Amino acid sequence: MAGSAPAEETRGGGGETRCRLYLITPPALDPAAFAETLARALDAGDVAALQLRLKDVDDDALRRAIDLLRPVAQSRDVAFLLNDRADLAVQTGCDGAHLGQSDGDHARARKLLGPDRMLGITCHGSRHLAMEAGEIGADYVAFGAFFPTTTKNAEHRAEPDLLQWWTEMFELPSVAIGGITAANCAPLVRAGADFLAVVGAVWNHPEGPAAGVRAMNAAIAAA
Ligand SMILES: Cc1ncc(COP(=O)(O)OP(=O)(O)O)c(N)n1
Ligand SMILES: Cc1ncsc1CCOP(=O)(O)O
Ligand SMILES: [Mg+2]
Repeated sequence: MAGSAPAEETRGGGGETRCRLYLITPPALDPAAFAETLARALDAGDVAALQLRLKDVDDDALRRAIDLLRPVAQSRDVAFLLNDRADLAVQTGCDGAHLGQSDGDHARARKLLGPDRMLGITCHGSRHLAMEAGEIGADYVAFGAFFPTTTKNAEHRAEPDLLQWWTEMFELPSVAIGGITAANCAPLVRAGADFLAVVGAVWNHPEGPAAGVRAMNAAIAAA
């Protein structure tokens, strides 16, 4: 997702889709300490994007986290997206924003972000929401949760055949999210997911985040 053309970047020479890892930060972090952890994780293998996802923090704390973490990602050609806040993403030089269905007016966010910043939209398990997201100019649609997760109280579920349908119907990249691990991701890769978004599989990996990135990339390659 580094750069501005995720669709082209994920297409291999033979028209095959190359699935890539999309990391989301842990729900709570100390930005200065986490910058080191993040650098080691991003240096461990291919990561297309990092989403900063911090809930219940004020704008000053968010800005501080962005200032410390954005350069770590961007200096490695990893797109840096902000959860929930298109306005702050623009003000702070993020590469884009990820918005859910309750995170404001998507068309307005699209305008605010302009053509050079990415907009990702949560579509749960819904074809209809995904087509709406495509119509307002989203850069990717996110489907999930595919598996049980303890990271978020995920009220919606999605099945791999949704990814397959989407991939066959549309060029717009899809992101799969929710409880994804190296052990369970193969059906999502085979169904055509362009990106796998993960939290726990990397940050809670028993051998540490770098091992988590390596394990996810190995599983994607083997799928
Ligand atoms: C890549 C990606 N997909 C889905 C989500 C979930 O977004 P949302 O529904 O707005 O829920 P919160 O993340 O805000 O709790 C996501 N963040 N990233
Ligand atoms: C943010 C979000 N949206 C749907 S599931 C989820 C959490 C993903 O985290 P994990 O990869 O640990 O299940
Ligand atoms: Mg949200």
